[in-house]
Amino acid sequence: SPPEGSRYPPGPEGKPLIGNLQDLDLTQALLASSQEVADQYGPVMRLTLAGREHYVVSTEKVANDLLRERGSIYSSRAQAPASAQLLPDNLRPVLLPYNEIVQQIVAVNHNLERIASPGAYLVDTFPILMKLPRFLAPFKREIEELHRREHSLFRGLLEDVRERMKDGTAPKCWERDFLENQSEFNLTDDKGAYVVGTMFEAGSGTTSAAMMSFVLAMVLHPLWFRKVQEEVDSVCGAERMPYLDDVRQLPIVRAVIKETLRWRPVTAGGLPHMSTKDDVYEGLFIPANTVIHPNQWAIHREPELYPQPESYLPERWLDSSYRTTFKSPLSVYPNLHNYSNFGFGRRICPRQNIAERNLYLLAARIAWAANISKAKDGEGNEIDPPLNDYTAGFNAQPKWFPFELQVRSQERWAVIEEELKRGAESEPLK
Ligand code: HEM
Repeated sequence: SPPEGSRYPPGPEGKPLIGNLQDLDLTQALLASSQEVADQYGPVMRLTLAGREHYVVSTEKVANDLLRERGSIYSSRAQAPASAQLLPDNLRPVLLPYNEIVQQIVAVNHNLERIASPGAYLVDTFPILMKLPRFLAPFKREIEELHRREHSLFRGLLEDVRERMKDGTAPKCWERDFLENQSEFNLTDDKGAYVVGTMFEAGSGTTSAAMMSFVLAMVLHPLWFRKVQEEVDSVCGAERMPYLDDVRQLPIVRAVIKETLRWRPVTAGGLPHMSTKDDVYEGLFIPANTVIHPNQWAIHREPELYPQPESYLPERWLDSSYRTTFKSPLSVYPNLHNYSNFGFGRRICPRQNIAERNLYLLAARIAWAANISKAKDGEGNEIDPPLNDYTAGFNAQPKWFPFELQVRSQERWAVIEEELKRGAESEPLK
């Protein structure tokens, strides 16, 4: 119980045994309810789920104060049996507690990935179910089969590069880097295969979710898409595609991406950290082993930081009248550094630079190559895509919606084909 002078944060009353299981929309990862949660309970809300403390943090300040400033005790991960133990057989780095192994892994490449949706398996809420024998626990058989598949995928990739290293055809890549320095990293083949293999899980789902939200934003805000096109055209012309070197000169592209991530954060319910020691923060008691959910949906809607939070306003990053968000010079800002979108403290996304560059380049190239607009129905009426019909799970992305995508000219099409050919022939990391 709380030490003298401290108290538990407020939260909804739970039920015996299951606690607040019914209050937390597990599959939606708080997406739908997060703002109401913040309004009703303030910056820290307490839930208990089957005996475990879960605190939902809804302001950037509290998230940074705890997860970054007190990172020494808020950098672990809850060990959900289904997703952390059964599926990866304790090999998946993103789910490991903060300890030596994680530090070794961070040394290899800082890669990792997203985990399965919270609550997808009852055993994650009631770990006691792990004690059931296999024949009574269909979830064990199901997840073990998934583990076999992902293990053989990741090991297959590693072995493929190992073989190609023998005849000197392995390209420069993370697998090769791992194999060349394996003894230094002190990781087994399996661990190395997971470190590298999970990298593309972490990078692909998140990036594609962000890009789908970008397309949605551009369909809904055609004026901004036109501004992006004008900016890209003024820098690159019609003869060549945008490259990374152009990004400095593309503040509108950067602002549109940053606002997309603010408006529709990819990890809307946040990737939870777990505390490892009792703590008191501003009079609130936070026992060891509390799971802290940074509620990014709410964090990105704090009206003091983001006036008119529901509106899609890239100008808040470009116009000096937006005092809480604008920064100059525009050759550097806006950018995605120190942005809560990528998490907090020691577990912050270690590859945010890759993510950032990918997103700018993808947005600039889509705008350079194509026109995006609302789709039309059989009678020629424009179809409005839903504003907020998003998938469940950690990576929030819009569900399928119709839109038009048309190449801007034959000249640009020819450049795309040329780039495609060059890309297929060249080494990706050169
Ligand atoms: C739009 C793109 C991306 C977003 C929004 C994103 C977001 C995040 C977030 C919120 C976390 C959790 C941070 C925390 O616990 O505080 C995270 C962790 C991680 N991300 Fe990213 N990420 C993106 C792209 C990538 C890419 C491209 C890679 C790799 C190539 C990557 C690799 C990782 C890894 C390895 C972790 C786990 C770090 C750890 O647990 O210590 N991410 N990311």
